[in-house]
Formats: sequence, C-alpha cells, structure tokens
Amino acid sequence: MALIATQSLTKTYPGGVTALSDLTLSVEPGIIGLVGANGAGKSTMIKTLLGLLTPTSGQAQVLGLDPTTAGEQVRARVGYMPEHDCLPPDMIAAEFVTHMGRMTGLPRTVARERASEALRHVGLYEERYRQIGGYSTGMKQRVKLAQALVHDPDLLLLDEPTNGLDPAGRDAMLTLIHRIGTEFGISVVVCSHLLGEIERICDSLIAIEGGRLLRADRVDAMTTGTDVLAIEVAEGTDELSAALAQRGLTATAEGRMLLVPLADEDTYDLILRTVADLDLPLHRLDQRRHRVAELFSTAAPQPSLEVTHV
Ligand SMILES: Nc1ncnc2c1ncn2[C@@H]1O[C@H](COP(=O)(O)OP(=O)(O)OP(=O)(O)O)[C@@H](O)[C@H]1O
Repeated sequence: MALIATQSLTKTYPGGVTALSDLTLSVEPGIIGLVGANGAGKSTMIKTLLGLLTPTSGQAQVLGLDPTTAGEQVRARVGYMPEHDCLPPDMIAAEFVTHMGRMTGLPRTVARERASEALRHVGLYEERYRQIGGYSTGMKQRVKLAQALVHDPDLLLLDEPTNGLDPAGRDAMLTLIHRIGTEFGISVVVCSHLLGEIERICDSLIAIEGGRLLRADRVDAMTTGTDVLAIEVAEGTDELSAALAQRGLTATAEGRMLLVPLADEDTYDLILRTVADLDLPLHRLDQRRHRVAELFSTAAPQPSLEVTHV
C-alpha cells in the first residue's frame, strides 16, 4: 500500500490562489522530502494530507485513509510538526508534550510516560523540566518534534523543521530526523525549500513548483548517470584539454573540471591514456550524475530554492 497517494489533487484558496494544481502522485513508506520554493504549496499539501484543509477537487489517501472523510483517524496515526512557532513560552516542556499527548486521547499516565520518552528521543530529556521560553531555537524545534512523536505515530509530517537553525543546528536536526525514519521505523515527510540538505537524508522526493508536481520518485532514480565524464587533474588542465582534442575528444571546462561526452567504453581508456602520457596527477574521473536541482526551472519565480549541498 502506498504511504501517500493523490489523484488530481487541487486546492484553490477562497482568494483565488491555486496552491495545489492537479497533483497525482504515489509514494512508498520511508523518508520523503517535499521540496519546492517558498510558496510552492508544501504547507498546503501537508494540511490537506492531515485533513485540516479540504481539497477543491481531487483526492488524497494517507496510510490508505481519505483525510477529507477520516481526518480524525488520519491524525491519530500521523504526527504533525507545524512550520511556525506554536509553543507556549511559560509552559514546561514535559507538561506541554504531555498535554499534546492527552489531546490525542492518551490517558494521563501514559501521556506522561510517552512525553518523557519523546523528549528523550529528541535529546531534551535532561532539560525537560525547563520552561520552553528559555529554550534556544534548536531546542524549541525539538519540542515541536517531540509533540509530533508523543502518540507513537506511523507517519510524521514535518513542515520546515530546520527553519531558523544555524548550519550545525540544521545538521543535528536532519540527523535526528534520519534516525527517527530509520531506527524507529516511522515514515517521515519533511518539507523544505533547502533542496540540498533534504536530498541527503531522503529515500524519495516530491518536487513541486507553483503548486504543480515536477516529479515524485526515489532519489536514486532522479540522480541516474549522465553521458558526461568529469575529469579533474591537480595541474595541466589546459594541456590536457588540448591533448584530448588531438585525440578527438571535446572537453569543456567547468571550474577546475573538464567535461567530456561519454561516447562509449573507450572514452575512459582514451582519457586515462592521455592523462598518463602527460604524466598529470589525476584527482577524479567519473560519470556525472543528474542532480535533483535540474528538475526546477532556473527562471524566477523561485528565488529562494536554495541548493546548499549537491
Ligand atoms: N490561507 C490562505 N489563503 C490564501 N492563500 C494562501 C493561504 N495559505 C497559503 N496561500 C497561498 O498559497 C500558495 C502556497 O502556499 P504554501 O504556504 O502552501 O506554500 P509553501 O510551499 O509551504 O511555502 P512556505 O514555505 O513559504 O510556507 C502561496 O501563494 C500562498 O500565498
């Protein structure tokens, strides 16, 4: 059974903005990145999957349930970490997460135990009796994650979980999400406009632009090899380029690399022989892979689709 499936899912807000347009996709369980620039429709998608927004047309299934008609059942099995700060500053973290557990229907003692456990999973066990207002941004993000985990969901929907964090904090949050997805066997959908960082921890990606689906697929299927070889030598790049041209290979310079079309298996040998003949120190020779970033059009209007790591 697909983890999430949509058929022609469309959401137009009362003001007339179409945030999701005719989205049809199906993703398997795992860690799934929902990527797109600010305004692409990610939050709208998450809220629709939770049954908090009703689609204008089309359908969605989450864990085999229709959020429009079975919203409560969906929310009982799904944990949600919203994008914006939603934490009461004068509450103690353990109390807040317990309260959120109670809201999902857990009895008081179970909610308390589960809250401690969830706070331990996110690395806040020692600090759990402190007021949230005194927490750093990273700790607040972890409390939001703990409250999403408290009822032991099958699926987590995380809306921009690295928002407001510095690079080290982002890294720690992504490592934590990856651990939850792999060690706890919980599927995770993680929204981000930071494609590079999300690509690193995900099995699959759903890429959207202006409310439309660009592609939903496994990351490895999106990054198959191209028919271009990248060569990098420590020195003598120009010399190598000229020598390759003499042997009928057209090399294009890109930064410190030379890119050569991969005609057939002999191309590798020809390059290696040329490098050896010139006695140049070879740093790399490999087949270029497609990058997920290529899915997105380079033109505006997605200036904030930052690629941090590819
Ligand atoms: N309640 C609303 N009423 C009207 N328009 C809305 C509403 N919420 C979102 N929109 C619009 O729908 C589009 C998609 O917004 P959405 O928040 O889903 O995008 P996003 O990809 O999550 O971006 P961000 O990361 O900036 O939140 C945007 O044009 C936004 O302005």
